Amino acid sequence: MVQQLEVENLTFQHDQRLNSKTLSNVSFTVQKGEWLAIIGHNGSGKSTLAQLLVGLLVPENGQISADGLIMTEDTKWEIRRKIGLVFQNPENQFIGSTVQDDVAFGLENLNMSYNEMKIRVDEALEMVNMTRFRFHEPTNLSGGQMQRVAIAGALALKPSILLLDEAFVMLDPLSRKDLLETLENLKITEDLTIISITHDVNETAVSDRVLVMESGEVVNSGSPEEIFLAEQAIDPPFAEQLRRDLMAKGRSVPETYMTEREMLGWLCK
Ligand SMILES: Nc1ncnc2c1ncn2[C@@H]1O[C@H](COP(=O)(O)OP(=O)(O)OP(=O)(O)O)[C@@H](O)[C@H]1O
Repeated sequence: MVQQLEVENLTFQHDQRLNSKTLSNVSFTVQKGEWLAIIGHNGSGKSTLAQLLVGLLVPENGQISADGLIMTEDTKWEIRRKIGLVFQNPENQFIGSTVQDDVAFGLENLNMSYNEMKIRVDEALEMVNMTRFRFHEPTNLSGGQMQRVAIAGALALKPSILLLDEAFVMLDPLSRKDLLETLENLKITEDLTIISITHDVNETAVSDRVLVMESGEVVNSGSPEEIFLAEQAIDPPFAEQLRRDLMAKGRSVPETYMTEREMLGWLCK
């Protein structure tokens, strides 16, 4: 397996007057093509971690490397190009007057030919199913469509990693579900590595591995199944909750954790 991101003993403090660190000795790795979900209560340090990963903040201690490149003042721009960051408010990220201008924006500083740029924009719009909106004004789109365009803008830069910081929080449940399916497909077809910072159980459930943060530390990590079983404070996804409810009612249900697909298959049988 190829190690795409390596975070070692990351320590950071926003406010030097405070005794406790915002992040203490955070370490983890992400493999190529893996989907890592980072969860934790408000204020546990998830967004601070995201800002460190793209070099917007500088750690007090510790090291970040992406594709084997260690983050320093000199390499941070190169690393930032490897990590496509999408935030929660897509409308704050729009610059272009049409969807395609917006997706092309990040490419304009890369000294790329018009043809290459056009190919990248076409591919990125196709990946998020937004080709038919290419001449629309981004601000007239729905929340889900805006977030798709923001993701296309990040994908056009061909990042090694897509980093989503609460990127679905403003979306309605249907748009969330649609976009999650799109990302699940892209992970497979493009071997895309995804890191998603989230409070959403469904987003957590589709990941390969979950990191749980508390007061600036990583306190647990494991498969979604392990984490939903171990962390009682976290509500499990719908299918697993249904399995537990049926079991509590004395129904004969499978004894192991079930994903939505597994539950559907079992119910159909
Ligand atoms: N710019 C800042 N200056 C000072 N303190 C900050 C700053 N940004 C965040 N903090 C503090 O650092 C801690 C971690 O915040 P952070 O936003 O990283 O947590 P989070 O897990 O992303 O929370 P949420 O889920 O609410 O987004 C919090 O106590 C927060 O108040």
